[in-house]
Amino acid sequence: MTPGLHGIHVPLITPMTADGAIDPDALAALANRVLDDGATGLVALGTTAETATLTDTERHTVLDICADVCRDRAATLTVGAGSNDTHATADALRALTRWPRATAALVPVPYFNRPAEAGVIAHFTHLAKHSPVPIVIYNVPYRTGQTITAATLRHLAALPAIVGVKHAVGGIDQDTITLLADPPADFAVLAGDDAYLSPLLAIGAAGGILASAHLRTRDFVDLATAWRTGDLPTARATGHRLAALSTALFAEPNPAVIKAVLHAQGHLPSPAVRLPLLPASPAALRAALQHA
Ligand SMILES: O=C(O)C1=N[C@H](C(=O)O)C[C@H](O)C1
Repeated sequence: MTPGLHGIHVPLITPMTADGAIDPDALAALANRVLDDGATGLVALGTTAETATLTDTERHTVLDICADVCRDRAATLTVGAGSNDTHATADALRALTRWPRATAALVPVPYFNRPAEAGVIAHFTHLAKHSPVPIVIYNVPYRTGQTITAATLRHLAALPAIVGVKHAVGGIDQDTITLLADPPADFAVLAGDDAYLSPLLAIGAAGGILASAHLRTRDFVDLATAWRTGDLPTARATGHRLAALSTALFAEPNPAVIKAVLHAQGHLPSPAVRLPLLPASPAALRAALQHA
């Protein structure tokens, strides 16, 4: 297994000032705080970072900050990269050589153009051949419009450059059970649906990439430890508590509620998000604060 691809990884939000600029100091503080609280690593430029709305310069700033913090803290750095264009994704992966600290790239299943599963296999096979960093597949059908089977994941897991999957299929379905019943060697299954973290850990996931873990980071870490060590009473109780938190945080499009809670708790100077996202409603913030 690629070192560091276990435990809790936090896909960092991009802090923004009230007038819409990114806030590098707040990002560095947040990155250090979640690592202080036991996270194994950071994910830079995930969906949660509102990456789609960042300029190239802003993306580089975010990466520089996360790479510096991960270097100083000896933490795992996973970098979101990729699109629904295979050759453009290969270029984006090659560009990561500028950040040698990157442990892995998080690459989505190609979205919107909905290739056949053979096309998904061809896409990742091409990337595996050309990427300078190991690849974690981001399997999130509700965002991509593309489901892939356990057989396809198993096929891709056999490629040495494909080291894991961020598994976010909206539940524990038959393919998830089939995959984890006989997990591929040297391949990390990481939970990517916050509310399903606990059941996925229970059936063998190595950890998770979870925006919710900006809050109660220590409890998320304790949850992963409890499942790993077989402390079932702690695992069940903590799992249910954190699932309630995640459900409240995802009541409106991510990361609006997380930013609002971090702001309310004094960890962010502003809860600002960029269009097309809208700020969290007062009701969603109130509900989330009850669990945070
Ligand atoms: O950015 C991420 O990585 C995550 N994004 C997901 C989403 O916004 O749907 C949620 C998950 O917690 C991690």
